[in-house]
Amino acid sequence: MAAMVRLEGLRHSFGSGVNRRQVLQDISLCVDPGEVVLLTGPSGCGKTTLLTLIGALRQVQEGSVQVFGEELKGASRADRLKLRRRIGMIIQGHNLLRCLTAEQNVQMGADLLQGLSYRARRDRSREWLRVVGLSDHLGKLPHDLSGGQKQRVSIARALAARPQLLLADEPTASLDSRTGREVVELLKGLAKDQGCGVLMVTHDPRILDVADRLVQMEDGQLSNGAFAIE
Ligand SMILES: Nc1ncnc2c1ncn2[C@@H]1O[C@H](COP(=O)(O)OP(=O)(O)OP(=O)(O)O)[C@@H](O)[C@H]1O
Repeated sequence: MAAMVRLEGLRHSFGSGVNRRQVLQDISLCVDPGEVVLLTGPSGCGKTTLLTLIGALRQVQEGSVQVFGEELKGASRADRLKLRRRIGMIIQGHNLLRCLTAEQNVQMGADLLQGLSYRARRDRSREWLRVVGLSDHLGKLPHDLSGGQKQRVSIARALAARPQLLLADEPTASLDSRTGREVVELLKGLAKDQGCGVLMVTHDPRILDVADRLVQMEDGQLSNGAFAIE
């Protein structure tokens, strides 16, 4: 089975000259189709940087990042854009468009699907908003939603695009424990039913049991403590 994500000898730094700081050092990691991998580690150790590199949001500086078998190092902007259409990202700060309603934000995800009518894409958006418990908030702007509700809109938007790979940065951060549990069960279902690979950064000890594999990061390195959940 080909890995969805394959990282080898990945390094990344920010800044230049005396201000240059290496934040990822020699990272190697695979995520298989249908696998849920949880990435934990102290604040500032490089988890978000790693997710954004896999999500083709940053240029790879050193080492290899393969997603769906395609090498991202040296990939053109157009190729990275094409790849991003197959990747769902739930990022911190929600990244919702402020002038669009919850429904319209989710529809942006559904719009990435080819061959669906407007009505089918709208129904799909509404269905995902229902799944995340926001049926009563379709017409609200992000400004009128709580942090947890915005998080759920962002999750619905990522899932509406039927991603083959899902990268989630602290998806349960602003959710109560019940909603947080529902959301991770949803992501796990996506992995198991659709063979989607899921890589999730989390500090939330309540959700560690959904992982097929836990990976720990410290100071830009994956520790040998990466282990499989029985
Ligand atoms: N654009 C940037 N320019 C300079 N330094 C950056 C940039 N982005 C991140 N960093 C630094 O890189 C290091 C790793 O940051 P990153 O956000 O990847 O960590 P993290 O493990 O996700 O942290 P947290 O759990 O707090 O979100 C931090 O020291 C951060 O300050």
